[in-house]
Amino acid sequence: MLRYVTTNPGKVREALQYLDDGVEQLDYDYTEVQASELGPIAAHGAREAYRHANEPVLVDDAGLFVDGFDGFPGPYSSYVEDTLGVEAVSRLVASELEDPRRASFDCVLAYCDGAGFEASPDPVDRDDRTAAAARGAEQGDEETEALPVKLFTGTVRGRIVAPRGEGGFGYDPIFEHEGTTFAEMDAEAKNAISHRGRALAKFGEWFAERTQ
Ligand SMILES: O=c1nc[nH]c2c1ncn2[C@H]1C[C@H](O)[C@@H](COP(=O)(O)OP(=O)(O)OP(=O)(O)O)O1
Repeated sequence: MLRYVTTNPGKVREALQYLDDGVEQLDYDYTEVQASELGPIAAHGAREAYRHANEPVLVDDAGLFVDGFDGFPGPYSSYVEDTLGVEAVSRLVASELEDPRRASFDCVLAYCDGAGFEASPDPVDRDDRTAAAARGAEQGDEETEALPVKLFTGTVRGRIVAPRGEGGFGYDPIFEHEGTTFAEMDAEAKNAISHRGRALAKFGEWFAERTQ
């Protein structure tokens, strides 16, 4: 049984469209190491979640990266959603940046099942200091650190706008792609173009071959 590791029901709804049978949510809050990119966070999370579950796991780490803010809130998107809130992010972007207020949604899926496969190279953080901190967090368990992890990434470009739409979750109401916000799309339309949908499609292809 593959476990989709997240505490976020919005992510699960989208993932289940791709990974129907034999997937169940594992509501496990893995340690999010501090890093300026999603890769190291997801890889660390997948190793930790696999150790916890003892079953194949898929960790989903995602974030909103605003071009004009040098990628903020990025890996801190969840924290910023909980503290500032998405409407305040939209207002902040509108007051500080000229139109078009370009941004990306990025998603990194990290798969770990404890077995050997051609793993992705360990993700390196641009900022050595935070990479060192990430390594530090893993220290003391070399076996966990050595577990192979496979990464799948997806990204989508868009613009930050005033909130529109009722669907989706998180930053969906303020992220517009080709004239429509993610919150104005149904899950299927969003999956067809979203960061998560693209990463899930890549994972699904690889996983189907692996389990044939
Ligand atoms: O498609 C999306 N549509 C809207 N917002 C999104 C999306 N994808 C990620 N996001 C936001 C939600 C959260 O503020 C942050 C992810 O944070 P992230 O740490 O990956 O997930 P989380 O804390 O919600 O749950 P968990 O870590 O248990 O999977 O970016």
